Amino acid sequence: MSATLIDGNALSQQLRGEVAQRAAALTAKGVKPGLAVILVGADPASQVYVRNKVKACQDAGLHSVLEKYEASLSEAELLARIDALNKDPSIHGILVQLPLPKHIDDHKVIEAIAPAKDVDGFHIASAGALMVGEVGFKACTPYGCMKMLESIGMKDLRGKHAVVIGRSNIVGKPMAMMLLQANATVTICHSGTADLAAMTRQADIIVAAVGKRDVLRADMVKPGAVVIDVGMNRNDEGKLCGDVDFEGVKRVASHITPVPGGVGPMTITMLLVNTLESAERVAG
Ligand SMILES: Nc1nc2c(c(=O)[nH]1)N[C@@H](CN(C=O)c1ccc(C(=O)N[C@@H](CCC(=O)O)C(=O)O)cc1)CN2
Repeated sequence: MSATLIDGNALSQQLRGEVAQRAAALTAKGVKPGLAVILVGADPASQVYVRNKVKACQDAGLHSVLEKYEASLSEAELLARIDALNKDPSIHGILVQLPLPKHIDDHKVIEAIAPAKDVDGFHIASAGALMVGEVGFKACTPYGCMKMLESIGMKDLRGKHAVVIGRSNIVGKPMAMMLLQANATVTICHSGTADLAAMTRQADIIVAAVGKRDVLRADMVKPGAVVIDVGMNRNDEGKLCGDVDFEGVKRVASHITPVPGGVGPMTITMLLVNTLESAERVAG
């Protein structure tokens, strides 16, 4: 038996269509949702991601501005740009592409974004809102994972055990919080976990978000579990792959997300959703 694929491209297409309809309705009322994307430096992967974000905005009828700066941009100059965008009424979302050059403190930069425009959901205010279940922006990658679970009928996760592998501030921790809010019983595993396989074998849902190939293999998965792969790595042939041994795990899991074509496109889709919702909040 082989697991059913959760297709991030197909789900994105559907959700982006819904965003486009809502954006058109809002634009007709005089508020065109606007996203500012800031790229500092010339990291090739980041260049692709920001291009894709701007294109996705255009396709969905959102206004977007791409600001590209040399890697030598100072932290003070970047903070000044964010301050100006915070005050710009045509911009409802501000995104600073990560990673930033080493001389810039990304924590300081994220905290400079007005929480009302923090469509990446990385600000402490957004993380805090998620923690206590208040209105705020959800980090796009885990938000996309939740939508993928929803797409296979897993919205209320009462009685389910979810294991998240990875504890980053932008994926692992918010992922665990979103699963908890959907009523799952949640375990977070990380480099200090004594027996990862013992944990994952108990899971109904496994989210792998470490950034290391083959972190999850078939013998670590309970038959019928749902596996979400957030990883983005290159194999020995230079081919894109996730954190999961896809060929092995797909024989055991009931559902699995591919890389590419899984969580990646959903990250961009949820950015559009957050930007639209930011504009809708402004319009009232
Ligand atoms: N400010 C942010 N920076 C970063 C984020 C983020 O959410 N906000 N996440 C990642 C990169 N990222 C978005 O920015 C991202 C990564 C991958 C994809 C994607 O669609 N991947 C494709 C494959 C693309 C390829 O061929 O290289 C896929 O999985 O199908 C989208 C967004 C770090 N920085």
